[in-house]
Amino acid sequence: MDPSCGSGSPKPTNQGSHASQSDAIRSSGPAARENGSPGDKKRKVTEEESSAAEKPQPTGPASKRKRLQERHQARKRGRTPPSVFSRRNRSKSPSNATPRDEPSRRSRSPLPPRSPSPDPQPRQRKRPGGGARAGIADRETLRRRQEERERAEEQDAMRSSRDRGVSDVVRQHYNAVPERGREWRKTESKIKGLRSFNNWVKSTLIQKFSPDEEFSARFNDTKDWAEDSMGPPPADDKRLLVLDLGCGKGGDLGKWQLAPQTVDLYVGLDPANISIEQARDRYDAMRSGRGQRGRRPPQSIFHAEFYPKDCFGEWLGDIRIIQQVGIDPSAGPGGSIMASRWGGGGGFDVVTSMFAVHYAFESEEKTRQMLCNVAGSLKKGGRFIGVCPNSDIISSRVAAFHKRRQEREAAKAAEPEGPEDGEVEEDDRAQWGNDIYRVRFPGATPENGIFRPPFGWKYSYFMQEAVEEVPEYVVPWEAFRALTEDYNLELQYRKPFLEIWEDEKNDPDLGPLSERMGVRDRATGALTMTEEEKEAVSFYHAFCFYKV
Ligand SMILES: C[S@@+](CC[C@H](N)C(=O)[O-])C[C@H]1O[C@@H](n2cnc3c(N)ncnc32)[C@H](O)[C@@H]1O
Repeated sequence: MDPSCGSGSPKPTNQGSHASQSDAIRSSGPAARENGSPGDKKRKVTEEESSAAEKPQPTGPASKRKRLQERHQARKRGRTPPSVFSRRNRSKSPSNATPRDEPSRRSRSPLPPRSPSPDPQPRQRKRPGGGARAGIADRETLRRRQEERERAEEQDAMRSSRDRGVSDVVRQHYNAVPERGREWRKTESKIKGLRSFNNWVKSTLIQKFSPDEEFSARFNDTKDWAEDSMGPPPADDKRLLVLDLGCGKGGDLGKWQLAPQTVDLYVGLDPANISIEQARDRYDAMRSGRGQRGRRPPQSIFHAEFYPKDCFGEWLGDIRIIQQVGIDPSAGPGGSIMASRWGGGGGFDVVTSMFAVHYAFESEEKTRQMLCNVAGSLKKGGRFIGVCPNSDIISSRVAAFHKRRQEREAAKAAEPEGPEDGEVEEDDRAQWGNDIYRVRFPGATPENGIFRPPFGWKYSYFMQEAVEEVPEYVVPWEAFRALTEDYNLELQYRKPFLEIWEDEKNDPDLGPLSERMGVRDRATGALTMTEEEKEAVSFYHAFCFYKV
């Protein structure tokens, strides 16, 4: 774990009840408990993995406006300063200095920044022929070097992952999950309704929260941009730089290809090295059009890089592409006020972590490392989006479990003869679920369902076809939210999965998308999930934080 990260004294917080929650977090040491004790771009949306079987429908400005207004309702933010990496660097910073002149604590690459795009604009050739050949040779050399670099970095990352003791069980589990292919997932899977629904929720988050403020302002009739006399946003697209923590097998690549604001760079990290290889293969297939059922490859696809990495146990600043985009090691408590005033150092527009942040809650140290990586890599105004288990559900299930147990015990104590010989004591470890999913705490849990201190509350999670008894950790929501404040991350949105459905199912874009993805029956309009699948998805919620 990087010592620079999350160090220093915590900033004071003035959040009322949250302050006490923050205090609770800070006073807790790392969990030492075992076993569960403590330009009017048309918006394109389509089904899973951007297979884009059907052309997206033209979108109505009213729905875009609704979504984008929701994003920006909380407050008006300052303009996002440029990253060191993207085209927007050419604009002036708020100080009117070029980014180069700004005081910056960003880690720098020893080499000059390069474009994330694999095919930079060709230079004007003096003579046709020779220059072209030289260009091809140069590209070939560049490509070879890039591959060598990626291999070396991958080996480094794998070595350090091993050395630092990543949760091997989790890594091995995800490495072992077979990649069965899209067709199987859509037809054979017993949980295809649930799979489609989860994918729709992730697409919805990407559609709602990935665009930046300028892009969103184009669909927003408040014309915020007019107030600072900068004029309307330029017609040319500013493209997004996206970092995915726990990208798995690359299942969200297609969703990013269809993000409303075009993606320029996608960096996918995950400690499961086999998953990373599969993600890379998937990206190559998307680029070449392989496995796209006879469809042509997309005319342009973002540049993507994938590395094995424990994103919650390690600092991300040693990955070259992340250095190049920009990552600020001072993010977090005690971080530089100047760095935060000038934009907070990072260069990514969006950090995403889908179904993964619960692995960070093994300890306070890992949770802080995760937040340091997130906040350090985001630029000011950047978005942190994700989905994870909802602690409200876990708390109420655990509290209900203890209530039932106490009632049983009271009834037994009231029996005149006491328990009969051979009567087995009931298991006092909280668990629940159904045929397709199960949550099981291996140790004691708090009777009131409140998890304090908030780290290290291990449970095992099983999901048919997907997750076999993997250890996960409760993410006590209020503690998480309080902690994010130390990292200048402000909560913008949080919703349980089934509420997202209720809110968005009639959206003119997201509604039809749900039909194309097989989430809603076209004839009846009902969800295609069984009651058991619905119960399983209600375990999760989605969130979006802004870097301020
Ligand atoms: C349920 S999968 C989700 C994969 C992908 N985000 C998706 O939504 O399809 C959880 C992922 O979290 C990853 N993960 C576990 N521990 C992690 C860590 N310390 N850093 C980053 N990713 C981690 C796992 O390897 C796995 O790929």
